[in-house]
Amino acid sequence: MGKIASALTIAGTDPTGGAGIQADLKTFQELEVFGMSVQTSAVAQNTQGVKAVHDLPIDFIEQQLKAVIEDIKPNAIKTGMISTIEMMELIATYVAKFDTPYVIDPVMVATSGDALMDESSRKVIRDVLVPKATVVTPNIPEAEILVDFSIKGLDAMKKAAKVIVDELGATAAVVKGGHLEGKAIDIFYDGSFHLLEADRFETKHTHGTGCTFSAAITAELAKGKTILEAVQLGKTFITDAIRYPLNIGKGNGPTNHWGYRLQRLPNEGGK
Ligand SMILES: Nc1ncnc2c1ncn2[C@@H]1O[C@H](COP(=O)(O)OP(=O)(O)OP(=O)(O)O)[C@@H](O)[C@H]1O
Ligand SMILES: Cc1ncc(CO)c(N)n1
Repeated sequence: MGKIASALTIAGTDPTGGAGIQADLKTFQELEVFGMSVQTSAVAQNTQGVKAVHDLPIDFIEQQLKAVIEDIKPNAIKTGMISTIEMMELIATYVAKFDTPYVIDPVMVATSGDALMDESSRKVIRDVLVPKATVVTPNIPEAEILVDFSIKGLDAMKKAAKVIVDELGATAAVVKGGHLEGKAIDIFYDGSFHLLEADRFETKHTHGTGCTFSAAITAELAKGKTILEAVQLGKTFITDAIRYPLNIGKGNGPTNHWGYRLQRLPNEGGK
C-alpha cells in the first residue's frame, strides 16, 4: 500500500455515532483516508436531542492538538463544534501551524434545534476562523448569522456565498439548501458559482448530514483533489448517505456511511 492520506477533525462528540467526531471518522474511513480527532466538547446527545454539553479544559484541547502536530501532519483538517471564544482562538493558532487545507463546518445548532455554540461565539468564528478557511459549509441559518441578512432562496444563498468569500476572506463557500424545499441544491462559490444539485429524499434521518458532508470534502482535499472536485465528490457522498437510510434511532436517525458503496453495487442503484 502506498502512503495513505490523513485527515484531522477538531469537533465535539455524539455517543450515538451519527454526528460530530464519530460521523467524521466513519466518513474518513469510508473514503480511505486515515482519520484523526481532537475533541473540543463531550456531548450527551442522541437522535432525539442534546442532553448535556461538557466543554473540555482549554489546556487539554491544546495538549491534544500538540500530540497530533508533533507526530502526524494531516493532509487536511476540519472543524465542527467549537463552543467557546477561547477554543476558537486556540484553534486559529493551530490552523496556521498545520498549514494544510481547512474546512469549517460552522456548527451552531444540532438538527434537533439544540444550541451547540455560545451565542457570543457566533460572530467570533466569522472574524477569527473564516478568513483561514479553504471551504466554509454553512446551512441557511448559519449563513444568516455569518452574513447578517436573511436568506429565503437561491439568490440570497448566492449573495451569502459571495460575501463569505469576497468580504469575509474564505477561499470558497458552500451554502447548503438542505433546509429549503424541492431539490437539494447547494451553492458553491470560489470566485465563480457552481450549483450542486441532487434529488431530495423524503426522510427524517438527517442527523449529522452537515458533519458527514464537510468530512467528505475534507477527505477528498486530503487526497489532493481541487476544492471544486472535493465539494462535488462530497455532495455525491452525502446524497448516497441520505439515499439509503439505516432506520435506526427514535428521532432523526443517522445517515448511512455505506450508502456511497451501496450505490455502486450492481444490485443496488449502481452500475
Ligand atoms: N432530504 C435530503 N435529501 C437530499 N439531500 C439532502 C437532504 N437534506 C439535506 N441534504 C443535503 O445534505 C447536505 C447537508 O445539508 P444540511 O443543510 O442538512 O446540513 P446541516 O443542516 O448543517 O446538517 P446537520 O443536520 O448536521 O446540522 C447538503 O448537501 C444538503 O443539500
Ligand atoms: C458534536 C456535534 N457536532 C455537530 C452536530 C450537528 O449535527 C451535532 N449534532 N453534534
